[in-house]
Amino acid sequence: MSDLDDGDGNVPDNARTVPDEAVLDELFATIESRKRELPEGSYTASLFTHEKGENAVLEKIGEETTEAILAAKDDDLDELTYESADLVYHLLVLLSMKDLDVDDLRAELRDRF
Ligand SMILES: N=c1c2ncn([C@@H]3O[C@H](COP(=O)(O)OP(=O)(O)OP(=O)(O)O)[C@@H](O)[C@H]3O)c2ncn1[C@@H]1O[C@H](COP(=O)(O)O)[C@@H](O)[C@H]1O
Repeated sequence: MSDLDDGDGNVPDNARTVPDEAVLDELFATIESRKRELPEGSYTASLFTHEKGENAVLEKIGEETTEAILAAKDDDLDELTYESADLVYHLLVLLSMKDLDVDDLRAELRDRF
């Protein structure tokens, strides 16, 4: 659980209080909270309840990957950063859908040091 999680899975909306090194953990905690609570109007919740099932997020990952590649080919660094953020967010949603988490990702990356 993140330091800012109140124990009930509630994460503060004001992410400016989150230190840079905790951003991925906070984002993942928000995704997990949306998965549990399924609040109305939440884009994340809509991915968990989509009629296409996991294909909805898989398609998004494909789209965002293509957009990141095109931005890289254009040397558009702002766009590359923006599309990379979209990609990472959707990847984290996919991990959550599969009951994996950001610690699994961290452990896999650490094993490669
Ligand atoms: N990091 C993200 C994030 N990154 C991308 N997205 C959404 O992912 C979608 C990306 O789709 P596209 O790029 O295809 O853009 P689009 O607006 O759908 O347009 P089209 O391409 O369909 O025409 C957009 O709807 C973005 O809003 C995100 N939605 C949510 N988050 C995080 O999740 C938190 C909770 O969000 P909700 O679940 O909406 O409450 C937010 O506070 C953010 O921290």
